[in-house]
Amino acid sequence: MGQVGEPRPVLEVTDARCHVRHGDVQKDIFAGLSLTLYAGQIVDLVGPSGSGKSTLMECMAQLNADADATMTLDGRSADGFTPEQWRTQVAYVPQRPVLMGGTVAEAIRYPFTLRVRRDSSVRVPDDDTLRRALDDIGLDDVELDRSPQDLSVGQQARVCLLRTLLTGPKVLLADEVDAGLDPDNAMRAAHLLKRAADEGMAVCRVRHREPDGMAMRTLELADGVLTDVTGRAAVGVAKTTAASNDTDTTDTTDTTDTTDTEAQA
Ligand SMILES: Nc1ncnc2c1ncn2[C@@H]1O[C@H](COP(=O)(O)OP(=O)(O)OP(=O)(O)O)[C@@H](O)[C@H]1O
Repeated sequence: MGQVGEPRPVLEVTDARCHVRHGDVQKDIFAGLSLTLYAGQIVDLVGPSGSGKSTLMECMAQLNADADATMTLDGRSADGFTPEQWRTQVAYVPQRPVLMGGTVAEAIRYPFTLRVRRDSSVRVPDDDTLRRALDDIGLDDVELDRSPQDLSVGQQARVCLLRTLLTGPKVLLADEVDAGLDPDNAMRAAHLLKRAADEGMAVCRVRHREPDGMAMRTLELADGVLTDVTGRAAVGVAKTTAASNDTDTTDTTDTTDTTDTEAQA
């Protein structure tokens, strides 16, 4: 599905905030952040280590007890979902994922066994589907009956990404899923996400690698401020930080392939 006409907002986040306590001291990781993720778009979230990128993703997936935000999904308030229901649609793939089950096939099918998915219209993938999906992502040497614990970290990361994609969420939050991969396999993972976006998923990636041309927008989180830096390096001039701290832009110009936002973060 290409981008025809106005992009459709899927996840709208306003006033995202996270406060943590270190002993007696309360610290704001971030506060008052706003962003919108659109159907069919990949957005990259970049920024210095420790700036709060993973925490912001956890906040969007309602996974962090110290974080909160006002959110809507396809126009419906998050208040109308249980956290479990929310996470079937706003899925987070963490940096260090865990694969449950005795075999790779069981690990990928595990989410389908959860009570919250019992009424889901998404079908449990059969062996042929799993085989094709694994081959697609460069895991043709990984047998379905292999123990997931025997896989390398990079292989586990790709299996986790696949597992989540097969559940068909509306929003996928991928936290450095290509961090442990060589360039070829990082590109395979990127293509997998691009295909999901082309089919209408809203994808947000935390990345520390060079831009790979897949993202339509790049947001930078630094010093508690979220800034749209799409195309910044491409034009050779750093944009000034948005005073409103609101990155809800609908700029669909695909310039990220030449943008090295990481170098400027
Ligand atoms: N539960 C917590 N208690 C205290 N501090 C926390 C907690 N969770 C996160 N932090 C702090 O919040 C900050 C942001 O962490 P986060 O992992 O979100 O950063 P990041 O931008 O994703 O970093 P990286 O790029 O290295 O993965 C860090 O300083 C971290 O130590």
